Amino acid sequence: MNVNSTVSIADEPSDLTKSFPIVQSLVNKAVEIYMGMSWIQLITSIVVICVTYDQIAYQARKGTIAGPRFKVWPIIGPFLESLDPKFEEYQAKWASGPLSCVSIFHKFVVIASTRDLARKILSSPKFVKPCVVDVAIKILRPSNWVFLDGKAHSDYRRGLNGLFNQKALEIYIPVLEKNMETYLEKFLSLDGPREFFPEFRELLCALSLRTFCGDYITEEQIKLIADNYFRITAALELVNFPIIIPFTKTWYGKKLADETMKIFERCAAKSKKYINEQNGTPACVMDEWIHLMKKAKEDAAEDPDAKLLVREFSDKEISEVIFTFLFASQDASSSLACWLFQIVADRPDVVKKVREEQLRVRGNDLSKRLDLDLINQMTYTNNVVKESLRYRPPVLMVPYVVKQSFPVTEGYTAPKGSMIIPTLYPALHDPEVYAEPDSFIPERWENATDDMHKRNWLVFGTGPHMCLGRIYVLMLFTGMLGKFLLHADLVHHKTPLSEEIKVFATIFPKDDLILEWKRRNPLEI
Ligand code: HEM
Repeated sequence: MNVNSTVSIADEPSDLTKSFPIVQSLVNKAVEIYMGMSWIQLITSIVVICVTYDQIAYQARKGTIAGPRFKVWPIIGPFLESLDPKFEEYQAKWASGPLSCVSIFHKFVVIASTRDLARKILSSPKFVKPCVVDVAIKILRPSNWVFLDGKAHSDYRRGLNGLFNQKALEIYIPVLEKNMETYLEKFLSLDGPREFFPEFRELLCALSLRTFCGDYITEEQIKLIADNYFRITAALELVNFPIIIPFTKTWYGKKLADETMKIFERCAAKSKKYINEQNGTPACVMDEWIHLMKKAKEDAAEDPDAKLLVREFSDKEISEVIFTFLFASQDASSSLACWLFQIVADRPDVVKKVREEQLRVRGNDLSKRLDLDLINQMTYTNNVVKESLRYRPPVLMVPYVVKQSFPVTEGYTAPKGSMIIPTLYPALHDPEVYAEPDSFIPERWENATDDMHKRNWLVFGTGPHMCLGRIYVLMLFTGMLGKFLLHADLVHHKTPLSEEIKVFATIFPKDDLILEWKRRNPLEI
């Protein structure tokens, strides 16, 4: 079939072709070739032009950094591999150079694998901002605060900081402890070994939801969200189809996210009633936020500078923010739980030291309830949690997007629009700072240097987007590890996959952690 019947590009010479006869003759030549083509020839030429452009663009953006010489799979790049990411492939990439790259479809991705480059990127808000997958805007909604950047982001975030400082955390501890006890009893009553990956996901979902929404959320609603949450994670994975098609991962993710936010909206309305109308005392994150808003409004009358939080947040806005807390916490906290309990189950020496400390700080009084003061005395238990986060950091990498050409090193400038990914794992396994980085040694934190604590411990990121929940995480897990180890002996049923790392947004043991819980006398060491 010929295509010449539809074309008349060169019939009317434009200003450009009139002024430059050479352009006119080139256009004429191109049209002549085009008109003589069959459909097959036309399609083949378009494909060849696209593939060539894609390869040339890749070479130009790659510059001198490590990465495949050519895009082995034209256009799509390693798209299929990235649908099922492998930890070993990530490691190979990090080892290939301080900066390396891949290109998937039109997206050019730069990976930074040294601690100094990771810190530089995370602390350069002028050049970069967190990268969210295209579908996240639809799932989390465009109005969500996580899409704010620069001053708008830092102003908003200042308003949220008060929800996770020490004073606020003190409020959440009784709620957390009550729920820890419920789950401890459940684990102790289970018959024989079983996979704990799903158990820990449910536990962490329940703890987060009770902390965020208190008693406004029902058991059934918690169960519903916990059962379905993995679909939201799957929908928000880094590589996913950007359009929501019915009955696909993203469609289920959006549907469940909407249902979850509706539940949070109703909780926010109840919390407002309790704090504003009944003058209630805050018992969860929502209460505390509404209480801070109320206080800010009262203070603003005397202090015109008390601008923070004066704005009234609607139930819908509150529900969207709480959803981002759940989204940020659920996978990372479940990952920490899996590794932490797997590791201690295999290390009787660590368990013994934790139990000794637990009895000492409680003065052998088992009726003593958790509070911030008690948790702050659990230095060794806290070091076990810190070491677990270093040894198996839940978040391996944090994707950012380049807002304007970013001179990352003297020799390389990341192009605007590319994705840039600072990696956290290599910094946390840097042998210059952590001797024997692949061994689990909680004692290393007893005489920790600033390099260990600050420069390299990038578990929670750094810079303006550093994790909002970091103090909460350390407090929660220190309290929970101590309590669980006092009352339970953990038996890890090891498999050849126990030490292997599965990547599902965060990281988990590949065999999903097979554990058995046995009741013990807490006063025995
Ligand atoms: C083990 C558990 C957790 C880990 C390892 C973790 C890690 C991280 C990391 C690496 C970031 C990105 C930081 C950056 O871009 O520099 C982050 C951001 C964030 N995290 Fe966490 N996180 C955890 C739990 C939590 C919890 C429990 C909450 C909430 C209550 C939370 C709330 C957030 C929020 C809101 C952000 C975004 C902050 C912003 O953009 O300003 N995280 N987290």
